Amino acid sequence: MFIIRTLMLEMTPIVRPKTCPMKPTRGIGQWLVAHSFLPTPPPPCPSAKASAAALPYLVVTAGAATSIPRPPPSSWGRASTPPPPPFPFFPGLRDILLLPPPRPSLWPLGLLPSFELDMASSATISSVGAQAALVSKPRNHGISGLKASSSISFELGSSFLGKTGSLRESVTTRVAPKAKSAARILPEASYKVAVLGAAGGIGQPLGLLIKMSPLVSELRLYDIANVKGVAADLSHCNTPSQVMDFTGPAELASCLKGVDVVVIPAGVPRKPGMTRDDLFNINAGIVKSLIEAVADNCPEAFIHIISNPVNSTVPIAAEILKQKGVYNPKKLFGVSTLDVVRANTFVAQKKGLKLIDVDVPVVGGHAGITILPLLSKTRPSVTFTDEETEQLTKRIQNAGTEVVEAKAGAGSATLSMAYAAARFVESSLRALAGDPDVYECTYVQSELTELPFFASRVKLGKNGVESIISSDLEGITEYEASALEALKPELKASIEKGIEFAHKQQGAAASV
Ligand SMILES: NC(=O)c1ccc[n+]([C@@H]2O[C@H](COP(=O)([O-])OP(=O)(O)OC[C@H]3O[C@@H](n4cnc5c(N)ncnc54)[C@H](O)[C@@H]3O)[C@@H](O)[C@H]2O)c1
Ligand SMILES: O=C(O)C[C@H](O)C(=O)O
Repeated sequence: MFIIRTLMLEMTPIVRPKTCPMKPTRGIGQWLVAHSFLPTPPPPCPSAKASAAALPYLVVTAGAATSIPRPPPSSWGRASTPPPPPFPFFPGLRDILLLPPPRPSLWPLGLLPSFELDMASSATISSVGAQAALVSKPRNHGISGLKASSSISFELGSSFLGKTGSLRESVTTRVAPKAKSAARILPEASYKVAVLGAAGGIGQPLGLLIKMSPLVSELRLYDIANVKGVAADLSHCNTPSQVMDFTGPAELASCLKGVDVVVIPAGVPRKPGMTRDDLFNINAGIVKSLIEAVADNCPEAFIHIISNPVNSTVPIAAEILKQKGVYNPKKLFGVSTLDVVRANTFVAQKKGLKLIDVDVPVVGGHAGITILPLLSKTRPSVTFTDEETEQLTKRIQNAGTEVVEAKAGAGSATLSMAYAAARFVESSLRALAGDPDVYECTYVQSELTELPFFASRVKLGKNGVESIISSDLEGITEYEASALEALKPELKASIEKGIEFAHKQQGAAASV
């Protein structure tokens, strides 16, 4: 195996005859890894000159139409073919172009860079090789967090999928040696991911989403109960990873040995009327015992902590790892991705923006007023009235409570949390795979403020946090600056509470 940093890929020649029902349109394109859904690449349209063997695995959707036709094996592209069922994750999209295989990190969770498909709107595509031009304009940040604008670009002149086209990838990609000459990227599923608390409300959908990643070779599911059924169920999905189940503390060490990423959603969720801090007494102990096992069995792994109160559970984990002599602050993360996901959604809704375009950094912590969306740093640049700022900030800060109340005693956010956690896992795996521009907001040990832990955008690399992005805190508005000052006492208290808990536990253990 070897790693290459830059690929120039020949576009696979695809020909779409007039009978193909799909017309390219002007709009946002999105990369989907079709092979997650399609065991074999779809065959060409009936009169296509491209051979089926040359057909790639990547589907690009363009335009805002009504459904993605799922290419059935024998009749894809025929006008007479009734529309097949839509892809599960992307109802609302129709036009499909086929391009060469993707970078492994591009998988269908919306964790994908976006780009403009800007093609001659009047072109009738009878042959993709001749009549249309497609220009991809990379955006500087997709839903996957900040992406360097140079990370994906391709520009084609007279042919958008003709032989003259090329796709330049500036991502590190694992390729099989034999694939090099064919310029075909074969995503390698080589990472082991463990989910602790895998039978829970977050754990189950998170397991499913991780099971869909083409980067994962082993998905290890651990819980104190009920995990066997979850694993049996997930194991039937025909995606690359092997699913393994582990029940109870006696099997925890085997679960953790050799894993690259450990995700921890174990613990109790809120009920209406509770704060996240009200979960401290139960969840602190759960996180402590799980982190002890992580320290003993996979101290090199990236550790993603979801269990609340994150503002305290991350400092607890740091102290336990220190006590075990294996603390690496670059690899311990409080998962605050859901705050970013929510901020992006609410801002897009409020300002009528396309969801995939919006990126709002959220800093501070993960509870109430410690969640500070920096709306002034929203990309694309957008202005807010004072009233909008106030309303959006409050909604983002209270979004967890909004879900807790709507669930009326049946728990807190699970599905959106699983989505957010899967995004963070995918970003971590991309970073581990050598993708040079992976950015996420996360709650980490930090020197950005006087607080020892602080959520902000960070650059992720093979060794974890490569750098903490300080520019988001520069030039913030007066409103944001005063909200930043206001959150510090609460965040400080939560951090100290976590540290004190870990020290007391250590003291208690020493005195036994
Ligand atoms: N960081 C965030 O943004 C965020 C978002 C949503 C929820 N959460 C938190 O995530 C946690 C889990 O939420 P949920 O809705 O999945 O709860 P849940 O009760 O549905 O699931 C929790 C799971 O953890 C398991 N568990 C309990 N003790 C364990 C232990 N010692 N080892 C392994 N597993 C254990 C339980 O058996 C259960 O399956 C809560 O603390 C919640 O507050 C955080
Ligand atoms: O609100 C909660 O208790 C769960 C989680 O922290 C969330 O933000 O949804």
